[in-house]
Amino acid sequence: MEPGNVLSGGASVAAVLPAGGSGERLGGATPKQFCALLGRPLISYTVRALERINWISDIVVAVSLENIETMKSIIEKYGHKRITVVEGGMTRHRSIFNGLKIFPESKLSSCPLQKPEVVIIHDAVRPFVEEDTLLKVVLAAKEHGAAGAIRPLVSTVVASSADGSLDHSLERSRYRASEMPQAFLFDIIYQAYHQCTDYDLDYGTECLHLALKYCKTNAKLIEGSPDLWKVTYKWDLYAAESVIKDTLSQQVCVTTDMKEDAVQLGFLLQETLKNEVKQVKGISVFLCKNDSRLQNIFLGQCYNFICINAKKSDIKEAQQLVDKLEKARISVLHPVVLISVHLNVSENMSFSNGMEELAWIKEFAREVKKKNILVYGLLIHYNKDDPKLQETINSAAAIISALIKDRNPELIGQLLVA
Ligand SMILES: Nc1ccn([C@@H]2O[C@H](COP(=O)(O)OP(=O)(O)OP(=O)(O)O)[C@@H](O)[C@H]2O)c(=O)n1
Ligand SMILES: O=C(CO)[C@H](O)[C@H](O)COP(=O)(O)O
Repeated sequence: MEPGNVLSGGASVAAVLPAGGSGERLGGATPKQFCALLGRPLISYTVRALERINWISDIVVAVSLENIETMKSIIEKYGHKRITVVEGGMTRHRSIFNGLKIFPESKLSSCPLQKPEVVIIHDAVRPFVEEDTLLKVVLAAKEHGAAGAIRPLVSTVVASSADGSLDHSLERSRYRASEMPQAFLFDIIYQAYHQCTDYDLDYGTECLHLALKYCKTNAKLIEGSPDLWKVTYKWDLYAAESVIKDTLSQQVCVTTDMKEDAVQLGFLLQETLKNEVKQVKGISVFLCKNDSRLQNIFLGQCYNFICINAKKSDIKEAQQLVDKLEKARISVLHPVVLISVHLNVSENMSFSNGMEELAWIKEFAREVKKKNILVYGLLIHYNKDDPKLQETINSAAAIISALIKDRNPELIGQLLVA
């Protein structure tokens, strides 16, 4: 979407992400913005949330001096675009101010960045911000000079007296928690930061307050969604990882080889999976054909693939899918789950024989793990006349659903039996 389409008059918009903190409340040696969620640093998720919006022209990230190289390697590894890294400050306000100062005041400057009309300020540790919220705060900032997301208070705010006893409490329904993102006309917040005191810069926690105090700008407050919360404590990291896993497990693509049994099983599995996983998008494709359909599935952000093979010893289908996933660069940002389903059609074959034929899965899984693709094997006893067939399919669907929801890298290469 072009800026002009969403913002009347085509306002230019840039973003500053303060990421220079040390994460004391979370504890641990790594600042929380660099902690891994499914193997990828938290800050990369936040950067991606803004970078995918094409009406945001530049994203400035303020990190402490010792983390500048780390940040640059994250940008390189995950292919982030339109990012400028600057040195953060001793406090959040000082980091934000450093980020704002990178935009040149004069158009004649040789700096490749252009001073934007509106600047978004968003904490690097709030990874789930949506385009809709960003647009609302930007439009409100354009109209009112400043705007910020708010949320209802979870707990009542109280003030204590010097001896630690209750002095007074606030009426909870009248107050809101100030969250991020916030947006400002650039000149307003820039002026506010220039005019504010060292005390503000060292102890202040609220950018909207600076705009009010120094530029007489009453910010417009916008109701935000619950997922705007700030990762602060250790359990917030677990919660954030769960949110990501939940999002990634929404869609499944079922691929089959051309054999009749595989196609029939594919259909049954798709139907049953719809009961197991919220919003399963069951799509059956033959890997050797329908390339454009598969491309659309990749574009639709599908991160789970079930590859059904009639033959047990056949690696071809799974390898073909891995090649296509790699070509489409699907697994750069998120681990992809690939479940290689094999049909056991013979009543007489012994269990150990079946296992031997499938020994390749372990080796294959180890190899493609390097590409951030998690391969698991699933053996399904398939006889279309078996009265217990639906029971077997239910069990297969439950295993598939557990694998894609958990995305456990330790279980790759294991062969499960439905
Ligand atoms: N000197 C600082 C301090 C904080 N921040 C950033 O401001 C955001 C919100 O701050 P907070 O959650 O308080 O982060 P920390 O200061 O790292 O956490 P803590 O207060 O627990 O130490 C974070 O993205 C943090 O990296 C910053 O850019 N520069
Ligand atoms: O919510 C916010 C905006 O008002 C800030 O994220 C918050 O104030 C940051 O403060 P701190 O660094 O002290 O956690």
